[in-house]
Amino acid sequence: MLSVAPSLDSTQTQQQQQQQRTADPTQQPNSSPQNVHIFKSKLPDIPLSNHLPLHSFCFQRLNEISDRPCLIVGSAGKIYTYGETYHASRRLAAGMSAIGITKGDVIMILLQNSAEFVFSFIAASMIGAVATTANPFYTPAEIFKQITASKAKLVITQAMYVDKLRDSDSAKIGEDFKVVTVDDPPENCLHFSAISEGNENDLPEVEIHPDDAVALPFSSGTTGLPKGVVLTHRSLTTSVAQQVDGENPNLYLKTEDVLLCVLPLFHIFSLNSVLLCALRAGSAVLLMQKFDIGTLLELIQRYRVSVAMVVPPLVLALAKNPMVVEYDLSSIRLVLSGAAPLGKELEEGLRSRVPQAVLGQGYGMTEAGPVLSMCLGFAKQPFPTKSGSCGTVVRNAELKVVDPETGCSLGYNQPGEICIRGQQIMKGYLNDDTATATTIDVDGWLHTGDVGYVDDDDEIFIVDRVKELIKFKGFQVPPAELEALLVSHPSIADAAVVPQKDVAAGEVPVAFVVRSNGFELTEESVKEFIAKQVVFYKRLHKVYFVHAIPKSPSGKILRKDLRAKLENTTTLKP
Ligand SMILES: CC(C)(COP(=O)(O)OP(=O)(O)OC[C@H]1O[C@@H](n2cnc3c(N)ncnc32)[C@H](O)[C@@H]1OP(=O)(O)O)[C@@H](O)C(=O)NCCC(=O)NCCSC(=O)/C=C/c1ccc(O)cc1
Repeated sequence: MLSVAPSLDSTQTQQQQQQQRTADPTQQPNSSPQNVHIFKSKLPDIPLSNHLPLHSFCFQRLNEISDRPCLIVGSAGKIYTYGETYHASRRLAAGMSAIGITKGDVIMILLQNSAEFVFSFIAASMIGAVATTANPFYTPAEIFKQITASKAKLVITQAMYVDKLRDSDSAKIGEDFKVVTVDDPPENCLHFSAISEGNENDLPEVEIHPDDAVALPFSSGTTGLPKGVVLTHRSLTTSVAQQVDGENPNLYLKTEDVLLCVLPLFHIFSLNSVLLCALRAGSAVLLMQKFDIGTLLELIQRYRVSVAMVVPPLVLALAKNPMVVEYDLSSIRLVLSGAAPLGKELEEGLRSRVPQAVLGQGYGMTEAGPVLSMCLGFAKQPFPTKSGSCGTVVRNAELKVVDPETGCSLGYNQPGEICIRGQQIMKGYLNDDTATATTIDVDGWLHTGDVGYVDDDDEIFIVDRVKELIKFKGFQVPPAELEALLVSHPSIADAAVVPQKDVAAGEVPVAFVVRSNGFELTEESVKEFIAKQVVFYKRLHKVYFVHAIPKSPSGKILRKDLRAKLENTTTLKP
């Protein structure tokens, strides 16, 4: 394998990496360019302002919109204008710099949706630092894996999560990283005000290259354990421009729009398609810390939310919950569902609740920057679209569909693995050459592990998955992580984890377990063993005891066989 994975101090350009990949004669493309069927957007390519650092790109129209609402903190009723958001971020950037954060350093944002989350992310960009975002519900072990891999020097969090940051030999508060809390700081931690009141005049001048990293979300990709996904200023400015820029933007957002931000900003869907797109377009963002249907409906009505980015479990709540009819949802003009497939029945259910709104899907993957395709019904001059499609490939990008066995490029209506190429995709996995080279091929195509086809109207339909990943309510559950924990149990000889379909969550993880000779082991004890070590959405929902895990001659778990067993679960006894 070639060494193409970036480290954070790398200043390599994508072009240089590309040259490195193609320099290896063993890494030849599968099909010659003339045989490749490339799908493009129906919208023309546009000039991209992707030479700008992310924060400059997002606040490019600041002078025009300085007094417009930017962040609405739902729980507190507090509103920050664009001017206030920009200057709060600059003061914070100066404060971060004053405590020693410099260009290329990583800060971890371990927060739920809040104004402080937004200020921290933008401030990091302003000083050329990199934000790695994490779910505050992670267990200490999960958080430390990310702190250690990213070498985070600062963690911004809430006091209630600080205990999770105390017990590790790999990194220690005060020695390896500092902790700032947005509320009363426990021992050894600083209060947010210690860095949020910096002097803007002291903000260091940093030269930011478009190929410098700015965000470092973690994702398991198509296989294996979670890895740092290096997203650069160029990746994110390109991705946002592909969505909201141009005379006929694919996702038309107006300054009067209010975007619902209930999906967690620590995942790239909300961070990119809600926050960054809204900032670029000058729209307002309604921040909600936690999903609760009553509060959600009340806030939509109060702030006249016009654009809602959702995942299928939220569509389920909006379509089915009886409380919905008691609220005025007439302000909603657009609903974008993503992160997991949206069934037709659910879509119809939602349509009856918000008949005035355009409903459609987007398709994203953290590594792809993240948006691959988006419903063209959201465009300023919309196109007709079909239910069940996850949109058309975004502009300024190329999409192809390949036969997973042969790698040959396929034409219209032929299902195969979806691949994407463009300046928006990740630079690579942090310090992981092998994983990078198996995900981004020698021609710069990112292989998604999703199987789908493009129909005659250029709409994309996802039909299956060749990757291992399980998606619980749109959250990633990497089977390899649970399998590693299972086999660490003294009474377990072997194990495999696969998805099982579930009405509410889409999919839930279930395990096939081989007991070690002679050991007693119950389903409950296995579930409990895992539950203690992982965040809530990675918990096992079922354990099936078997004599052996089906494997290929090379030792790969035959997941398809296990998934097939689950299709008739009545024959399986836990
Ligand atoms: C809002 C959801 C849909 C439902 O939340 P929930 O009802 O609270 O259910 P959970 O299962 O998440 O929470 C479980 C428990 O945690 C609790 N909880 C929960 N948040 C709290 C709290 N802030 N405080 C305290 N307790 C709490 C919650 O109450 C609950 O407790 P309990 O009732 O006792 O089980 C939540 O699952 C959710 O945010 N899912 C989406 C995850 C997500 O953003 N994934 C994106 C990955 S990236 C990607 O795929 C990109 C795609 C993409 C596609 C298109 C694009 O354009 C761009 C990108």
